[in-house]
Amino acid sequence: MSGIALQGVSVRLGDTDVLRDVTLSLDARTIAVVGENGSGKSTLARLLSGLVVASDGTVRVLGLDPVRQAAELRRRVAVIFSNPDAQIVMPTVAEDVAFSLRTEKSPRSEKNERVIAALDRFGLADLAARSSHDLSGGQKQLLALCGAFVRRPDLVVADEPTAYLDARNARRVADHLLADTSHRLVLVTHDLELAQRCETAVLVQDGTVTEVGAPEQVIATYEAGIPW
Ligand SMILES: Nc1ncnc2c1ncn2[C@@H]1O[C@H](COP(=O)(O)OP(=O)(O)OP(=O)(O)O)[C@@H](O)[C@H]1O
Repeated sequence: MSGIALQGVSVRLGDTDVLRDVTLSLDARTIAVVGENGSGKSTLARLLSGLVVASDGTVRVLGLDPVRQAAELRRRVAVIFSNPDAQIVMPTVAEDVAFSLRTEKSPRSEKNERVIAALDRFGLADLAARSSHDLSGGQKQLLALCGAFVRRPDLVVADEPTAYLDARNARRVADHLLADTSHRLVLVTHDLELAQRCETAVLVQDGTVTEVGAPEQVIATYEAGIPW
């Protein structure tokens, strides 16, 4: 399965080139994206998820063209954002996870089994009947992960998924994302310790990718450029 290939990609939003001339070929299973505020990391994550479209260049994610094969991309790529409230759509925890399977054609009994297994895996089984909006922030983010993983994605794009979480929940979310070898991961993060746990890192500076490589090397370059 091929990973991510960008050739001369720019993304123009309004009258700004938010990403400029990005060329990347990534085949690692876990990829951290680091860089300063406003450098373009979230835009890169949204590009890979098909949520923004390149104004120039060629994009392939898992070998797919995000524009011409948008439905297939949506089926195979799950997206997780930092704000768990924005990701909850259904009134109860179990219904919210089941909602992620609404477009799948498998039998209802199989879907129910998958929902139960996913709730169990993320420690949410006891909360299945609870109002999803009454969960704590950490529980909500685990619910968002549960909804993403129940679909068995080939790629998870996570944009600062631990930003609002306390240390324990941040660790739980990170462990789930990194430990599951059934999918690839693109992880946008300001947590450089977490970035170190990925196989490869990408440095985004001022709208373009300036370095790709081993996380310790990329982070060293990033930190050397910060005027502390
Ligand atoms: N819809 C938009 N229209 C115009 N400019 C935008 C739009 N969305 C983002 N930008 C600009 O693009 C730049 C990159 O934004 P982006 O959110 O990708 O950065 P980031 O690296 O994820 O930042 P942070 O670390 O603060 O989340 C910023 O200057 C932002 O203001």
